[in-house]
Amino acid sequence: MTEIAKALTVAGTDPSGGAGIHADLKTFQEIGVYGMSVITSVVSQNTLGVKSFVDLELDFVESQFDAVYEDIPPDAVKSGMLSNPEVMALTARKMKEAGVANYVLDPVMIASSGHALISEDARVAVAKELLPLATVVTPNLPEAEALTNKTIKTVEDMKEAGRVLVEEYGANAALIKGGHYEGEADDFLYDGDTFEKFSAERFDTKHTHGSGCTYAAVITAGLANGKTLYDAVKDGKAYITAAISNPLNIGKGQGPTNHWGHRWSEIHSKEKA
Ligand SMILES: Nc1ncnc2c1ncn2[C@@H]1O[C@H](COP(=O)(O)OP(=O)(O)OP(=O)(O)O)[C@@H](O)[C@H]1O
Ligand SMILES: Cc1ncc(COP(=O)(O)O)c(N)n1
Repeated sequence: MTEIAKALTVAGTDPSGGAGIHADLKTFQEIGVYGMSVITSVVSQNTLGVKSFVDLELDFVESQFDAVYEDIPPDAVKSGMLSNPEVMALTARKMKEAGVANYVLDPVMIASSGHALISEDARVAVAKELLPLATVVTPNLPEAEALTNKTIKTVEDMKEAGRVLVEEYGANAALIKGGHYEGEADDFLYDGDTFEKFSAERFDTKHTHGSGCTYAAVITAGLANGKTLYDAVKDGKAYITAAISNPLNIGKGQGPTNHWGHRWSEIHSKEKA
């Protein structure tokens, strides 16, 4: 019988299907990993922005964790939108109880539309509770600035943020994403030892809603499949670049990335046949 790797996402929802839980499950499926979810917040949002969100009660979030773990323990876990310090502390406790070995921490703070998805005091909780548990933390530039309290203007600043997240806050590794930078779309992975650069051409598109979620989901799926962190990030970068460079052009605002992007030409050649 085929053994299939299993991955869990702990995050908020996106009814328009581009970010959060929806992006993660689509991505797990594309990579061939069995996807599961613990929903922390139900968010009313679309490609135009976030309207509002409701945080689920902590007991209920915990019950979802328990439902997953008593039945199908995942090989890797990703967390995205954890909107308050209490749900962060709960997630940290559940990770420790389960002895999670592969944990991708996407420190979601502000949606690309500009809406805050976590409270101010939650930033401190990310640093204190979650970073020491992370196999890798994947901040974009504003998140890296918020976590480290340092302004990031240069590549050297990006690297310094990676150093702080690993050496001062205790993450095993940090991937500082350059989507909000200028020039090429370059990301830097620091593992406490060396920096690796993952580079791609920057495409002129507004359709990047959920790109951070999708990228981190590929990394999670890779770790679930037993890949090294370097290889999981390399696959993630290739997948997100294909998802951004083959836009679906849907939605009235900042559209979703294309989760089939990595096999878009295959899909179209089948359509033509
Ligand atoms: N226009 C673009 N062209 C190519 N790659 C891009 C572009 N924008 C972002 N990326 C890449 O997409 C990935 C996600 O990066 P980004 O820094 O935008 O994360 P994020 O802000 O968390 O994403 P989001 O908030 O949109 O979900 C990174 O690998 C980044 O380099
Ligand atoms: C539930 C949830 N999680 C994460 C994001 C960030 O994605 P983006 O910055 O592309 O809006 C989001 N909008 N919604």
